[in-house]
Parts: sequence; structure tokens; C-alpha cells
Amino acid sequence: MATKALGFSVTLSDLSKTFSSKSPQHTSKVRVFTLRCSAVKGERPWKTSDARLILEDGSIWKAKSFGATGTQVGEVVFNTSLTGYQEILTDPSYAGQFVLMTNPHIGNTGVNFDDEESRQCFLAALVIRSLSISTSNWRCAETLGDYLAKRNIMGIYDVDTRAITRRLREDGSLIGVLSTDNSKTDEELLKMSQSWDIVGVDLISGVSCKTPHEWVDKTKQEWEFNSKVSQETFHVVAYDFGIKQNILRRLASYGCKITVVPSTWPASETLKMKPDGVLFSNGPGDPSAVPYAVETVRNILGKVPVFGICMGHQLLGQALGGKTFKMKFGHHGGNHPVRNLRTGHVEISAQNHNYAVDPATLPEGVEVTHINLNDGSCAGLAFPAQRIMSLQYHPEASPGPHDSDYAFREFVNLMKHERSKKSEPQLSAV
Ligand SMILES: NC(=O)CC[C@H](N)C(=O)O
Repeated sequence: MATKALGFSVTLSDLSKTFSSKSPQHTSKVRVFTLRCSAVKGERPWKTSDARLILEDGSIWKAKSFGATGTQVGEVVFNTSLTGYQEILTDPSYAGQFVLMTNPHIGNTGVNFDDEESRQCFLAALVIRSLSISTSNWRCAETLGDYLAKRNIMGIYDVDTRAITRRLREDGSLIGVLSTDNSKTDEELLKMSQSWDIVGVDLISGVSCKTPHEWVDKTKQEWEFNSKVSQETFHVVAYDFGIKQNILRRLASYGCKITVVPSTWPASETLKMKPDGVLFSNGPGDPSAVPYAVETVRNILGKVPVFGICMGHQLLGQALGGKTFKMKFGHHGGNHPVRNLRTGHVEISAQNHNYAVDPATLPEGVEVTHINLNDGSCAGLAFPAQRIMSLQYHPEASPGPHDSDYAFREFVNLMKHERSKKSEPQLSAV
């Protein structure tokens, strides 16, 4: 097998010869090593800029394209995760957004079958500094470029991601247009970016499943890290506002049987199923643009224990009477410190949101349980009287640290407590 990615040809047997002079271990490593060319053969490194990213502030960024070609508009957000680009690409909460990775080196492990967080890539585009010219991982099934091209997702590389990140941090989130189409002028693309908006748009309906279904976990057992799986099972109805599969995996790991329902599934139908608890998932876009979902949440509150994650937390906040607001550039990454105000513990969390609940708008009795230590924003809520808990961030991580996994145990404990209350003998009225 030969690769010409760098304009020279090298075969695995050549590599094998090189290393075999060092030690037998080196030789065997080389033999299982898979080297794939991640760009079209012969294109690199001579490929010249063939794409433009035009931001609504008028700045123009020349870049090289990979994945799909065309013209795409989206809101640019930067993600500070060092690993897990495949989980990020398949997180439905990124619908309508260009994800810019601050980690400069992307694509080196390719993509595999196990790391999908949903059935498809919903993000608008991927923006990276450097696209790895080779992929090497024992699970790799495909290169990142081929994967994006098949899913019709545009990507660009060789663009100054640090400079764009600084701009977003200073000026706040910006809409961008990405194009490989030379027939479009810069002015046309700029106009397009300035006339598109993500605020006030219902993006949930485009990513949610269409029919209710039981969750069947196909993940290999080797990835399970919870050794104390509950013997008791709980039936959870999970609202799919753009649900990440690891939320379902973690619930299942704590002993839940899950029915996933679409975002428009009526509260009355959910309550008819007599679930032990209801989960409101993460999801894309503006939480104030989906009043039907807030109404559904409102009709369930107080009737069974509920857990809201990210969009689910924002919907819960509104159903309780609170308001959400758009943050300057949001939180996207696997390194956000959060303080649990009940225990005082600090957890490093995975986050992905542009909106937040304003705690000042919440009614009495609602407790802020967690705060983001970078900016003091509300990161978790509870309303014990109504068996409500919610987190603005991602306890399921994927990608990210597992510090907050205990939240699934707390939800199960809420359901356990509710079940034990129901089975207590009722005192007859005197
Ligand atoms: N991950 C999510 O659920 C994101 C929620 C919402 N779309 C936001 O950006 O704040």
C-alpha cells in the first residue's frame, strides 16, 4: 500500500524495514498500523484556498475545503474540547451552527461506528486549523473528509481559528457564510450572512424523531464504567428535542427502560404511559422559540419526577415562569468548571449552549443548585417540592469528563423515592 499525501511515496513494507532494525515490537506495531490519506490524492499540500468564510462583521477568511462543497450559512461557535470531534459532529444541538474547533489538529483518528451521538450530523459546517493528513486508530472506519462528504457537511481547514475565536470572544457570536462557489461575490455572501438569523427559530422540529420508540442500546459493554448498575428498573419517557445517545446510555446504565418520544408528543399521552420519570433532552436553537415544548413541560411538572438537560433545563426554567437570554458567545467544550452549591464540590463539565436561564426571573422555591465558575451563570436548578432537577450542561459528557455522571443517579433516586412513597400504606381519613 502506498500513500502520496506528501508528494512522496512510502509503502508499509518500507516502514516495516525502517523500524525492524530497532526492535521486534516496533516491527509488529508497524504491521497493524493503518495509514489513510485524508485528502484527495495528489491534492495536498499544493491545494490552494478554494473556500471563503465571510462573517457578518465583514471579515473574509480564505480557507481550503474538505467534506461537501456549496454555500452554507450558520452561526459560528468555538468548541474548546481537545478530543471527541465525532461526538461533537453528531450532537444535534449544533444544528444551524458552524463548529470551530480550537484544538488545531483534527481528523487524526478518523471516524468509527461507536462514537455517533445521533443518527446524523446536524451541524451546518466544521471549521478547523489543520486537517490531519493521515488517520490512525484501531477503531477507524473512515476518514473525516469522506465522512463529511457523504453526509453533505462542509468543512474548511487552514484558517486562523485562533483569530476567529478571539473575535467571537470580543464581539460575541457571529453569523457566517461558507462558500466554495466562485460565482458568488463577497458582497453577496456578506449580505446573506447579515440577513440570516438563528434567534427565534424552532430548530428542534428538524432534529427530533418522528415516532415514539423504545431505546435499544447497541453500545458494546466494554464502554460501561458504572459498576453498580441498579437492580430495580424505572420507566423513563425521554423527550427527543435533539437527544444525544449517551444520555440514553447513561440512563440505561442506571437501570432505566426508556421510551423516546418526539418533541410534539402530548403531555397527556406521556402521563398515560405512567412513567416513573420524564427526561427533557438537549436540543438546538433558541429555547424561547418553542412555546409548544414549554407548554408540554408545564403540563408534566409536579406529576412525576423530571430531569432537564441543557435545552430541557431551559424549557423547565420557562415552564416554571422564568426567562432565558442569549449569552455573548456561549459555552462549548469539555473543560467548564461548575460548582455544585449543595455539596461545594467543583466538577469539570462538558457544555454546549448559547442561552441560559436568568435565575432572577424564577419564582420562589426554585433553587439554583449549580453555577458555572467561569462567568457565574446558572448551571443547574431544582424544585424539590415538585421533584424537578435540571442541568444546563451535559452530565452524559460524550465528549468530556465524567465528573457529573452522579446526576443520573440522583434522578433515579428521585424516582425511587417516589415509588417508595406510593407503596407506603395510605392512612384512611378520620
Ligand atoms: N445543548 C443544548 O441543549 C443547547 C440548548 C440551546 N440550544 C442553547 O444553545 O443554549
